[in-house]
Amino acid sequence: MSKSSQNPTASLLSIDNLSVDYEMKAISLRAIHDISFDLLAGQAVALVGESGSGKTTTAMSIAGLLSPNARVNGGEVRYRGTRLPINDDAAMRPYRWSEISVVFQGAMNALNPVHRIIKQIAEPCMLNGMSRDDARARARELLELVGIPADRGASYPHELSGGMRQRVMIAMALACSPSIVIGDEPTTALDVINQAQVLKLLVELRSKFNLALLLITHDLSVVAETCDRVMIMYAGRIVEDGTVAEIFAEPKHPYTRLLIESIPSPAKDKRIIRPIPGDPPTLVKRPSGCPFHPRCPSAMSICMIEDPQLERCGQGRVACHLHRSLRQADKVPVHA
Ligand SMILES: Nc1ncnc2c1ncn2[C@@H]1O[C@H](COP(=O)(O)OP(=O)(O)OP(=O)(O)O)[C@@H](O)[C@H]1O
Repeated sequence: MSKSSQNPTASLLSIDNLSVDYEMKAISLRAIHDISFDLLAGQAVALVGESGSGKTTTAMSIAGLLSPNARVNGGEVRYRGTRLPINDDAAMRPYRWSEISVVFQGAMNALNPVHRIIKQIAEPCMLNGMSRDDARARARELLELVGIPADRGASYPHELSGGMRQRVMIAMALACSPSIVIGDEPTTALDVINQAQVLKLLVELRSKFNLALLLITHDLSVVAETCDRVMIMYAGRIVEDGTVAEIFAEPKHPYTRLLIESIPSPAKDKRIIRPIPGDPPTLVKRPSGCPFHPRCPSAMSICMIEDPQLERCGQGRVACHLHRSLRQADKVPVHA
């Protein structure tokens, strides 16, 4: 769906019909297809879906951090109306850290084990023109901001707990005062208590600095406390998009409904927690028609033939034949 129907003037980031392929030896595999959405200033949007649905590819496209074998095969990303050179690492540098930054999952892999954390937090500031002393002062300030005493800056990553390391990643992401922070599963590697604390920190920092947050997660349960809007991805496409309230109260796509039903909670009767049957498709073997149809409890014959378009619906969008036919049935007069 073209985003011309949305309000581009209010948008900080516009992703328009973005498609990305991964080049393999003999073939090219489409990882995301025709992705379109806007991120508004200060808004928190979640990208949710099972492993392999294309969340990270979408996010890394925006940050210009795609793997060397990735190819943008259509569409564009605009930041404050300017088309981002997402295929050109050097040309993306003025935007990365100072406008758009990323909190990666698994801080232990993302941090350099042989450098003290103060140096690592100061580095993006220096890359953006700060003197060494100013950058170190800023790094100390950022450590305090994320709840780590500034004198722990002398520590090496392995001397910090997992939760503290993830806070260091957040401090790095905020170093150059970006407008957009992308969190790629920022709490996945943490235990439940640290997960909750790091999410709370992200929520606080978001409102303090009016950050736009793009939160990637496979876990819908973290979304309710953190985000305004949710986009559900399946097999490289957005299949449903709506406000958090709308999606939880009245999911329209059967996949969204099943994702919600599969969230465990202490209050929930275990008998109604149902894992989604089957597996998501691989890039090599994508089913015909709607890629969710082999797992969909409501699949109809058209679902096996035709891939449904993402269409506007209420305040959101949905790509589902069932939903479309229900809406059409609604339009038929009872006594026709
Ligand atoms: N560099 C690459 N080369 C080839 N295929 C890739 C590459 N990176 C990702 N893929 C494939 O692209 C698809 C989308 O991957 P992506 O990481 O974007 O999904 P995801 O939803 O973020 O999954 P996860 O939650 O597991 O990180 C997957 O099938 C993945 O195997």
